[in-house]
Amino acid sequence: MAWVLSSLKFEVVWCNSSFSSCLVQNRSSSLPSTDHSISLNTRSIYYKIHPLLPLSATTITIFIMHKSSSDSTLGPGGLDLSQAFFRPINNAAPPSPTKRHNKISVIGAGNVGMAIAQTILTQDLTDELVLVDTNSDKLRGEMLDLQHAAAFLPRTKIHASADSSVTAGSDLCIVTAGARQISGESRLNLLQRNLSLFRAIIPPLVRYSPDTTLLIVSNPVDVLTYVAWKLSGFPSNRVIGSGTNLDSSRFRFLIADHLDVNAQDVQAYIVGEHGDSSVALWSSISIGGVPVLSFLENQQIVYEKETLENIHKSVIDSAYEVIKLKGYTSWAIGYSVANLARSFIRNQRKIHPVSVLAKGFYGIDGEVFLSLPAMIGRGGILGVTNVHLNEEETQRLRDSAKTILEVQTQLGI
Ligand SMILES: NC(=O)C1=CN([C@@H]2O[C@H](COP(=O)(O)OP(=O)(O)OC[C@H]3O[C@@H](n4cnc5c(N)ncnc54)[C@H](O)[C@@H]3O)[C@@H](O)[C@H]2O)C=CC1
Ligand SMILES: CC(=O)C(=O)O
Repeated sequence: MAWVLSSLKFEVVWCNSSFSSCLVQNRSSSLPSTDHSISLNTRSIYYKIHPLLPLSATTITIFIMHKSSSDSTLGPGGLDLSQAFFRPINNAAPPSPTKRHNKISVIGAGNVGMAIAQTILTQDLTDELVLVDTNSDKLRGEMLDLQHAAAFLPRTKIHASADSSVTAGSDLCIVTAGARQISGESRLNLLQRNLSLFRAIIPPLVRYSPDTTLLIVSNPVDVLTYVAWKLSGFPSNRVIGSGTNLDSSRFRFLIADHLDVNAQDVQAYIVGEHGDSSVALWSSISIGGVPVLSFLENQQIVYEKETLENIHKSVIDSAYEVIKLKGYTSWAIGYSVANLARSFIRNQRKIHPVSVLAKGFYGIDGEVFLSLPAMIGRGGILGVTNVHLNEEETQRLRDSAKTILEVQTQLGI
């Protein structure tokens, strides 16, 4: 498989105000058949310009090292088969500059990163999917394995590299890299190991994609979301932790199972820490629009508080149980994070319990990230829902904030 250095001349036709996305017109007579950044279907292409390129010039030259992931794309003597196979349409107009080209990067191609990547692919959420990991062999293996499913998936350009420059121009960077719990270990225990990784991971992501939104998954997710916020210097709406989106799905599953209804008809939130101090919001649970606790009380149906506590305890124990049985959790977090990515990329304005900067909400006054039901769209966190918490829930939420803050103060960030 040969590496080829090509120089391509492009004329800049249009750029957005931050120069993170530009429409450029190809001026070369032939294009290489594959590369890592350029779509080759037409002679006018979108190219996410590297922030360091000389953008003042109206003509730019891009040097690219390109190689084919399969040997068959280059014809004899470097003939561009894709150009030969299709006859170009006369006077074709370039694509509309208002059309968006989405790029999502997943940092960490372990169990969690790959579950997220494959769910994103099957749900057709992005034009480009980038994987980054320090384990180059595993990374290339994972990339090829996904690329080989191309005939069964929506078309997505998949790249992988140990070098984070491959993430340049990402709309969303999902960070899953890091140590995971062994059986019985708490998430907070992972902090020191994952903190040093974050110091290496976050600054290059920010440098290569200054307009990106960071979605943190690595544990302990609330503290590491705070760390990512501090290291990135981003506004807090562009730093999100996957938080209790997963716990809330586990909660909804258990309630739905208990009552034999569809989990999608159960509206129920777990808030606070993604971990042992999480808080179940029983007072606002509804099923098919019926508020559960007030319905039971109005009908004078007796329920035991212990039953509710046991369901919440099962939510907290879920990860420990799965880790004890299979060593790690992956599928549910994969769907959970892909669901968040969909709300972001497709500007769904959907409400998810995710880790946000909680200062000022429910009497929390420290700089702490924890989960609250929040609206997610293209601008990241668009707002926090004004859910009513009863006194006990409010107190538990403040206690959860205190638990996270105590860990955070040891960081010295
Ligand atoms: N927030 C949540 O709800 C959940 C969070 N997690 C967390 O996700 C993290 C990953 O878990 P798994 O995927 O099971 O672990 P894993 O061990 O399978 O994968 C971690 C990957 O990170 C890579 N990595 C290490 N340093 C890196 C660096 N500097 N740059 C890029 N990649 C690097 C490793 O090579 C490895 O492939 C853990 O912290 C785990 O606790 C897991 C499940 C749910
Ligand atoms: C590992 C983890 O955080 C979870 O599955 O909830």
